[in-house]
Amino acid sequence: MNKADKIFKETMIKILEEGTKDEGPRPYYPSDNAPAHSTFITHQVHTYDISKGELPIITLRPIAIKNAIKEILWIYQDQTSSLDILKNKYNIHWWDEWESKDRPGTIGQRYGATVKKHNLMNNLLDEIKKNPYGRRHIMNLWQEEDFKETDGLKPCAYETIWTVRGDYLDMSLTQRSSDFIVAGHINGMQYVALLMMVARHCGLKPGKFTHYIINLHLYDRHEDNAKLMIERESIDCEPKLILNPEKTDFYSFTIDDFELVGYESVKPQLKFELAI
Ligand SMILES: Nc1nc(=O)c2c([nH]1)NC[C@@H]1CN(c3ccc(C(=O)N[C@@H](CCC(=O)O)C(=O)O)cc3)CN21
Ligand SMILES: O=c1ccn([C@H]2C[C@H](O)[C@@H](COP(=O)(O)O)O2)c(=O)[nH]1
Repeated sequence: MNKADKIFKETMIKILEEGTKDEGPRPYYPSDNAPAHSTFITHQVHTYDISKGELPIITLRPIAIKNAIKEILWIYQDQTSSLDILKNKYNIHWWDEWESKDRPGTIGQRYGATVKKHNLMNNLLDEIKKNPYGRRHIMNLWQEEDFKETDGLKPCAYETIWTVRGDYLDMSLTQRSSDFIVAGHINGMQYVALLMMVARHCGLKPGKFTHYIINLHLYDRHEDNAKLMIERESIDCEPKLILNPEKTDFYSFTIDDFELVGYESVKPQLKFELAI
């Protein structure tokens, strides 16, 4: 069984058997305004060695890889939180429910807007090139002053730490909150794509990717899908994410420079009512 499928099944079993149920949750289900309760486990660590062909992608249902990577380009290349750009340039609609009231047409002073305001991406690229063995290569979207500027969902995947190890670039992602069955592998794969782009820009190879998840949860209306996915048989395949070898500049990569080959997934796709 592929590593991600094994981790996924073990994680879901752990939640169902030993998870803690929350009380008074913030999110709700839009269909009937009922509170969206979840069961969670804490401090989960998943490491994938990208240089050995490991990837955080499951075969137990299709994962929207292209949209996942487009979202990361929106945040770190476009450096904007504009929903119009997300929709018109990338045809992604999954952030629409989180439009800011203070700054309509955006998700507020968050994510890409934070990257731009603090020049996080350029600083990171410059610092890795200038001082590869520095131990301070951190990109942090958790900026309290930005939270005061506007309303908006606070970033979930909020911090990356980058380490050069010989020819390799390792990266860890800290995520405070993960709707793992919906977005766990969208988040994992999009940050692997970011690692590949940064590594290429800096003349390095992608090494290890570690995903630290502080609160990993399963919403109550997704429990049947979780049980179904535990029962599904994993497909034996070796997916590879390929980045166009001819490009090196971080800002030159587009979605067409990524190709996922050898990926197969169990159908049919499952539907999830999203907790807003
Ligand atoms: N409850 C919740 N879960 C999330 O994953 C999430 C939020 N809220 N709020 C903000 C963003 C929006 N994200 C989302 C929202 C929807 C999908 C989604 O609908 N995924 C579908 C299909 C995607 C597609 O085909 O493009 C899926 O099956 O994974 C994914 C990520 C991630 N984030
Ligand atoms: O990239 C993302 C963005 C959001 N999520 C999920 C995690 C939670 O279920 C909600 C956010 O709710 P909070 O109450 O702010 O934790 O969105 C995700 O998994 N990945």
